[in-house]
Amino acid sequence: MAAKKLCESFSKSFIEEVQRWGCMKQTGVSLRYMMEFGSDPSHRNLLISAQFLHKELPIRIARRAIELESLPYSLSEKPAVLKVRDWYLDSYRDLRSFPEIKDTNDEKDFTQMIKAIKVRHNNVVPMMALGVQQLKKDMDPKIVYEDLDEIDRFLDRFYMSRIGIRMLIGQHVELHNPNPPPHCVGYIHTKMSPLEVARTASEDARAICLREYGSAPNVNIYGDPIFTFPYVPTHLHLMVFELVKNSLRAVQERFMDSDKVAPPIRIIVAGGVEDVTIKVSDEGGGIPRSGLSKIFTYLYSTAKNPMDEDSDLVTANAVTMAGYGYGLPISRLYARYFGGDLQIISMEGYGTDAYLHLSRLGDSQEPLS
Ligand SMILES: Nc1ncnc2c1ncn2[C@@H]1O[C@H](COP(=O)(O)OP(=O)(O)OP(=O)(O)O)[C@@H](O)[C@H]1O
Repeated sequence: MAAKKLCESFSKSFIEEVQRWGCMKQTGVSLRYMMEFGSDPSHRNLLISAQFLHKELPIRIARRAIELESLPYSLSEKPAVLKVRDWYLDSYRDLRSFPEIKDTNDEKDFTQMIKAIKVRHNNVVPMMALGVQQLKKDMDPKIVYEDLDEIDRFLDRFYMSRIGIRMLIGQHVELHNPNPPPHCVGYIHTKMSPLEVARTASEDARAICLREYGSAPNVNIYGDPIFTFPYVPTHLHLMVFELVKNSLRAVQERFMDSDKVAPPIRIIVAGGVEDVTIKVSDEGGGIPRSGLSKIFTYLYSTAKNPMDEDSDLVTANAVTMAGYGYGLPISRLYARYFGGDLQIISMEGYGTDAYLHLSRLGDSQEPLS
C-alpha cells in the first residue's frame, strides 16, 4: 500500500502523542562521556543506558518524523520521503510500546529491538536522496528557487540526528560484545591511529578508482605513526574515504589524457592540543569559486547521478566514484558531530585542499536541533 499523509494513516491520538514527544528536550552526550560510561559495561550500566535510550530515542525520532511532514516544495509528499517517515513512525511505535525496563532480561529484549530499528533505517540516506531526486525532476529549471537552502538545512539536521541515533544505538549494542577488540569501547577506539585509518581509507578509495578508471594516483601520507587519540574509526574512515575519492577523481580526470604522470595526493596528519587536523591535498585543478558555495549542498554534484528513480536500491547502494553529491555535506556532519569541522580551500587551475578538523578533547556535546 502506498504511504499516505500522516493524518490519513494514523489515529489522531497517535499523531498528538508523536507531536508531544517531538517537542520534548533532547539530551546530548559527548564522546568522552560515552567512552567513560562504556568502559564499565556492567549489568547496572547497561540497564541505565537502556533506560536512557528508552526515553531519548522516541524523542529524537518523533522530532524527525514531524519535520518530514512539513518540507518545502512538497518534498514531504514524494513517495520515497513518505516511506522514510513511515520507518520513523514504526520505530517510534516500537519504542513507545516497549514496557518499562526493569531488569537484565528486559534490557536484553530492548537491545534486540533497537538493533532491529537500526537495520530498518539502513537505507534512509539513499531513500531520501531518491526523494530529493524526485523533487529535482519535478522542478521547473527556469524558476529560481530561493529556498533550496531550506532543504539543505533540513537535510543537515536530519542526517545529523541520524548519525546521533545510530551512534547511541550502536554504542549500546556493542557494549554487549563479550570480546571487544583491544582498546575499543563500543564504537570508540581509545587509541585510534589517524594515520592508520587514513591509510586504509585511502586504499579503499584507490581500489574504487582503479576499478572505475583502470589506474589510480598514489596517495602519500605524512605524520607521526605512533600518535593516537580516542575517536570512532568508522566515522574517520568514512570522511577520509570521501575526501580521497574526490581528490582521486579530480586528479584522474585532469591527467587521464595527459602524458604527464598524475601527481600524488598528499595527506598530512597533525596532532595539536585541541584538534587533530587531517589535510588532503590534490592537484586536480580545484573548484571554480562560483561553484564553491554549492559543494556542501545535497542538490549538487558534477558527476552523473548513479541512482535513477527506476533503479533499485541495491544497485544504488553500490559504491561508485561520485554521484550523489552527498560526500562532502555528510562528511562535514560526521566531523561536526563530535565537535570538529571540514573546510575546503580551492585554487582553481591547480588543486584543492580539504582540512578535516577533529576535536581531540572529546568533550563537545552532540549538536542537537
Ligand atoms: N578535490 C576536489 N577537486 C575538484 N572538485 C571537487 C573536489 N572535491 C569535491 N569537488 C566537487 O564538489 C562536488 C561535490 O562533492 P561531493 O563529494 O559532495 O559529491 P560527489 O563526489 O559528486 O558525489 P558523492 O556523493 O559520491 O561523494 C563534486 O561533484 C566535485 O564537483
